[in-house]
Amino acid sequence: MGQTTEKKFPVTAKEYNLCEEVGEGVSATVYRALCIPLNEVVAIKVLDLEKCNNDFDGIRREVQTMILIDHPNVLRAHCSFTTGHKLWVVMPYMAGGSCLHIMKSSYPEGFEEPVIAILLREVLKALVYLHAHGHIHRDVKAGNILVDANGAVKLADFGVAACMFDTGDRQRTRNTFVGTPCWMAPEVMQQLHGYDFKADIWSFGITALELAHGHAPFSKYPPMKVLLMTLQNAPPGLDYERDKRFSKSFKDMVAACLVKDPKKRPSSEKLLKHPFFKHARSNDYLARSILDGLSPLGERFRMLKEKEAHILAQDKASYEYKEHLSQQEYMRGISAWNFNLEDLKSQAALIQDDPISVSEESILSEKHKDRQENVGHPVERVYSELDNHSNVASQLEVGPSDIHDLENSLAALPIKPLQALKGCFDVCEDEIGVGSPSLRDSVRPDSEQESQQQASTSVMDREAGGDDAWDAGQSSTTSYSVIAGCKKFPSGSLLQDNVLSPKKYMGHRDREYLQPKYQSERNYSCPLQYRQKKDSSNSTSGEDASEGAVIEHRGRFKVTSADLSNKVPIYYSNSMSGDSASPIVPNLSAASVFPSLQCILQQNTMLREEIMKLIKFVEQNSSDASESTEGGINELVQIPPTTMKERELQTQVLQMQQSVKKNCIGKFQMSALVEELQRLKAKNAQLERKYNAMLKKDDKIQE
Ligand SMILES: Nc1ncnc2c1ncn2[C@@H]1O[C@H](COP(=O)(O)OP(=O)(O)OP(=O)(O)O)[C@@H](O)[C@H]1O
Repeated sequence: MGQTTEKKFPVTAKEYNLCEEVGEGVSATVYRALCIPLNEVVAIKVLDLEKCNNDFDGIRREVQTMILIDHPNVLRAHCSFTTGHKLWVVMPYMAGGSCLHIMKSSYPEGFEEPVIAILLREVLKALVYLHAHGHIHRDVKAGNILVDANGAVKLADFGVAACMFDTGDRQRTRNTFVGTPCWMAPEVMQQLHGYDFKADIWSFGITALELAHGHAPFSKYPPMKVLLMTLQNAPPGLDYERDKRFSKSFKDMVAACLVKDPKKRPSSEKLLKHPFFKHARSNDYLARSILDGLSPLGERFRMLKEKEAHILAQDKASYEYKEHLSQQEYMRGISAWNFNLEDLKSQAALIQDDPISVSEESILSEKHKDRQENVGHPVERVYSELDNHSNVASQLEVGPSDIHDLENSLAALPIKPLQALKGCFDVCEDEIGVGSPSLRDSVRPDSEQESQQQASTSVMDREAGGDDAWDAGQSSTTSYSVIAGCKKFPSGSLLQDNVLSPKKYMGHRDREYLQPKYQSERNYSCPLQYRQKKDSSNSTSGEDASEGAVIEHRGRFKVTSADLSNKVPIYYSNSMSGDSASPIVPNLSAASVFPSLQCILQQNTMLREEIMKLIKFVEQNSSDASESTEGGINELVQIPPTTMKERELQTQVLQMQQSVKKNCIGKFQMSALVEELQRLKAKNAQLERKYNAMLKKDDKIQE
């Protein structure tokens, strides 16, 4: 099974002829090239080291992994070398391109089942190999499945692959947050107990849906939404009714992968024995069925780029506006990588009343209608989906009218109003997760999904029927005894742990083509802890708040529970059906609630101060510092320092403070009295003793 590369590929640029561009990623451009001395067509991935955020170590690990791996279904590198500030990685040329490319150009609604079966079988073989050698790929998706002219399939892109053995004896679970949200396993999102090889099985299941429908589930939603939906909703899958063109066996295989509890997902080895793969055809069939009639890869790539450029030029203004909204959503997504799960759950609970979410819920309950919305020309779809993305983004956060309102109200500011507002945000450091818990602890039972998962698994097991290998019970872990004996491969991410590749989190696969142009703008290294979102679900005005219930309205500004949630423990019901916005007040003593209330007040005060500062700033800079402005400012200044809600809270705090104080005073006084009593008792006893002694003396004298 080993891939023999006896040929010696030269390591100088002059021995290669670079031809056309055939691919573009976040960090690299890929060219078709000719290796002159060997007269062999190759692909060369050119990475600009100056644009790689100095993550040379990550790049070195990626390239080393690519060179060391040796499996026909894993794309390996022939060699690599630097030329100027560019790193060249020489690889076999995969003339068909990625499955994503192929779908975009010819199969916008996904492939037929026999094609999918071949593709998935080959990818699974790659995963069996990688897992057995201690690697988690962490980025399994159609865009990383490459096909060559003969129909050979290879899993590519080790930009985010991780080696479980990099850290020696450190436990075999990871705590870093990489991957692409739509393909990302819930346990990777949760960042609670780390994750293991099973994360790839989830991504594999999502990839199966992507190949079946032409896009991954939730691909039209922004990253934050994808996170919430993945964590909160039932796992996506193939619908037994709707996806009639697919076999039961395929549906069961997908259901086996998309189980929220990683323990219940089969290992790659076990999955390969699933009946679905039993009758998968040969790779020739793949070449005949999907590559026939396709134009050369370079041409397809160029056409796609040209169309995108054309659309961009036509709709630049609107695109920039959408991009602006999407960037905000992206920032929010990034900020959420450090999320507090309680916060996330409370947000998810609030989202249910968002009309979009409601429809999503029904979509999900009917199991995945979503693909039907995404037909049409691939490139048009890119932009219609961008449209969707932006619409959703706008509904999730600041709606267009609100942005304009803000713009208008802060028009006198010398800097962009939204940037000015960002000055109000707290920026915090990334938390780097170290010290993974052991594999035994790496899975968290998900009771919510459990019965459903078990049902689907048992259905699958039943269908497996006489297939002993598949029936023989699913081992929850990849064979570690095998791993232990394997050589250790250095590998890792091009990204720092816990820092995401901007492209990976765009929340839309198609945007990878546009990404490099906007990359620098998206390089947010710090999450924003302060988030501003609108409320539709709970506000009577019908405005939206997907992130937090509005606690208070102050002019255009709102203080939401989400704004406070990072610092103040607020407890929400996680129920999707109940009164999601009503806080569950835990049984806490007044004294323990007191600091939280103080914190809320403090934050409210800070927010008010920021608003006042901004208003004053506008006042100072306004050329028309006339009566009207002054009047406005004065009016605002005259606003009583606290609103009803805040006053109420303040009163409660004061009362609690007083009662706590009283209690303390009472306790203090009581103990002082006890002390005094004891002191007096002692004195009394002493006097008594003296008195008795004197009495005795008197008696003696009298005698
Ligand atoms: N060996 C190859 N043969 C043909 N096309 C390739 C090859 N390697 C990569 N490509 C094309 O180039 C694109 C980008 O390559 P690659 O994914 O390696 O870059 P990247 O910068 O690591 O991407 P990512 O955005 O996934 O991090 C791929 O999606 C694929 O379409």
